[in-house]
Amino acid sequence: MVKLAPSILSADFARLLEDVKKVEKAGCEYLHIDVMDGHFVPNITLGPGIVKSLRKDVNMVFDAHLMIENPDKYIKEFVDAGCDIITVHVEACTHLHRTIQNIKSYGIKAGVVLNPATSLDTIKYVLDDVDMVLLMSVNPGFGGQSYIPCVTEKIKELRKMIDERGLNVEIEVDGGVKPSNIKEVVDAGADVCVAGSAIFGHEDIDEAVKALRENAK
Ligand SMILES: O=C(CO)[C@@H](O)[C@H](O)COP(=O)(O)O
Ligand SMILES: [Co+2]
Repeated sequence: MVKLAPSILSADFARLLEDVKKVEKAGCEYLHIDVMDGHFVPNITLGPGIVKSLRKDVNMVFDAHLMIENPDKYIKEFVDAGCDIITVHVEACTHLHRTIQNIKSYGIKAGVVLNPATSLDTIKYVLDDVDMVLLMSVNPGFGGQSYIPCVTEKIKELRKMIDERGLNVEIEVDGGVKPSNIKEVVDAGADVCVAGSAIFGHEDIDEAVKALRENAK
């Protein structure tokens, strides 16, 4: 069964814990935490302080998606805040292998993220070292954008690369995932689907999660 990772970018920040408790109660496995610095992407969101506060009351897997320049500078802070998985953009890392080792040195899971236009060739030599590959299906920076259709083929290619090497690497897909396209994403090979507006954009979060789960089958 596909894992769901609600993106808190689309939650009500004034009622953040309340919203997060709703997705936890609805059975969502990961909490997707979009960290933006206003440099790597044209938007600013949240830092480790908020993650640390949520950690006290939430038992989901904390999946931090760092959309920041120079991520090495902040990895320890996000680890100390309680993240279970940290993913970094290949486009933001000059020494990608070193950054992956840095994350793993804290005993948590490490992942790499690829923008829609970034080739899978860029992760050929680090695939054996990561726990997750996050494929962006929108250009990063904002929630509520439309899924870019050519990413489906990219998911299939990545699934093939992982299976051919016999690796235990999760594929996460992020951006524009809705009940109308989640089956296409899962059938292509995704293990984890991020959903921001498709979950937090709804009055009834239980119903929104149910719709994603039912349409994924
Ligand atoms: O990382 C990002 C955007 O940069 C995502 O995690 C979005 O926040 C997902 O939101 P939806 O596209 O599902 O509304
Ligand atoms: Co994200």
